Amino acid sequence: MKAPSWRRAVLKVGSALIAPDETGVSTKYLLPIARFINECRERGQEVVLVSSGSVAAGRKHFNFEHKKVPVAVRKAMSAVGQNEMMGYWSRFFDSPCAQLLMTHSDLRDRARYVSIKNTLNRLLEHDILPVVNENDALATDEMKVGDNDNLSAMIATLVDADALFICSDIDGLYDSDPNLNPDAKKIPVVEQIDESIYSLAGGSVSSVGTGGMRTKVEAAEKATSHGIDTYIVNGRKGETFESLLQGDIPGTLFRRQSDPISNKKHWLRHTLVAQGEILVDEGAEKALIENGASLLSSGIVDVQGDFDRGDAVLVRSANDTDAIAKGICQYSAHELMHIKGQQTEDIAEKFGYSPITEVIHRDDLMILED
Ligand SMILES: Nc1ncnc2c1ncn2[C@@H]1O[C@H](COP(=O)(O)OP(=O)(O)O)[C@@H](O)[C@H]1O
Ligand SMILES: N[C@@H](CCC(=O)OP(=O)(O)O)C(=O)O
Repeated sequence: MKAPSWRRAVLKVGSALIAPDETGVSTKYLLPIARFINECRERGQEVVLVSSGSVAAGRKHFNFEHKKVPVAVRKAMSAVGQNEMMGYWSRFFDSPCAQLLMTHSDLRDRARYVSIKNTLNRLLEHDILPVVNENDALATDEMKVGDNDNLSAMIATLVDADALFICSDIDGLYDSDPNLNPDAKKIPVVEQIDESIYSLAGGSVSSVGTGGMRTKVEAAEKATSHGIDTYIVNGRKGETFESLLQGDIPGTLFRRQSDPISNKKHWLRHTLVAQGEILVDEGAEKALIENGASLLSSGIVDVQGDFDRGDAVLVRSANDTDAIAKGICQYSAHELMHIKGQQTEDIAEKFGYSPITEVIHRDDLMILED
């Protein structure tokens, strides 16, 4: 089976490839990766690099045991390691590299999201290799994506990539962790990501990795739902890249979904964090799911949480615990408590002004199927 062709890809490199033996950045696995990127670019394909490894690269400057490192020291490790890592990447390419450090709070703000998108597009247009990482030196836990698998999927959707390559220290997704079970079998292709796939994916057993296979499956789900073929491949093996260049599939391919969701809806579903919940009656639930309607105040039964205008909220049936939709709310929680259950005309009369008709406009609403 041949791999689908691609025009623009995001390639994510895990910490175990950057600093495999804890003595700082090593060229061992990075050189074949850089050669692969160069070859793709010569063929006219565009690549955005998401590089982990700042903490692993900076660790040697601090005298700390693994997993017991205080947060402030991890940040300091990442600040020095990021600089060293960029030095290596820059030396591997004849054309320039550009560093982009960001956090989840940058990606969930629509204006900053668009600004990052524009910067990345301009860099690609000018044949400059963007090298992205989370801004670990500054970010607090609330601001973070937390792992670069999910970050790479967010970047892949942001740049409208058609492929995402996650380069790790393992040959792909197995039916159990091969580091714990020697009889584990590799799964070459995943057509659909569901709970059965998640149940196979364990955490990381390495001292430098974050998230293990679970965050890779999460990333694959995000990317494939946006029409991006996602690969988990072994970046420790030179033959991986030869095989990719020949159009073969050396690891696991998660095939893209045929009906990708729009960029804005993807951002809404996967990037924005819901600040509260709106409970709706059966009529509103039916209108949202079956007719693709906007949410109006008349169908609202209750409001939970404390959110402002423009925040993301979950919409839930008053009779069920599962959310049915996520959307951007045009009213604050406080305002909704006053207008819930009322017809738009009655609100106008009561408050003496004409309110926004839709509480959540259908363009800002994403139905959550499962
Ligand atoms: N089902 C599975 N198939 C393959 N690897 C798995 C599985 N479950 C857990 N893993 C673990 O995930 C690890 C890769 O994730 P991680 O250590 O976070 O690497 P990276 O630094 O590349 O992100 C593997 O080395 C393996 O131990
Ligand atoms: N942003 C962190 C890496 C986070 C991460 O997801 O690491 P990894 O699991 O090795 O891809 C760093 O640069 O150290």
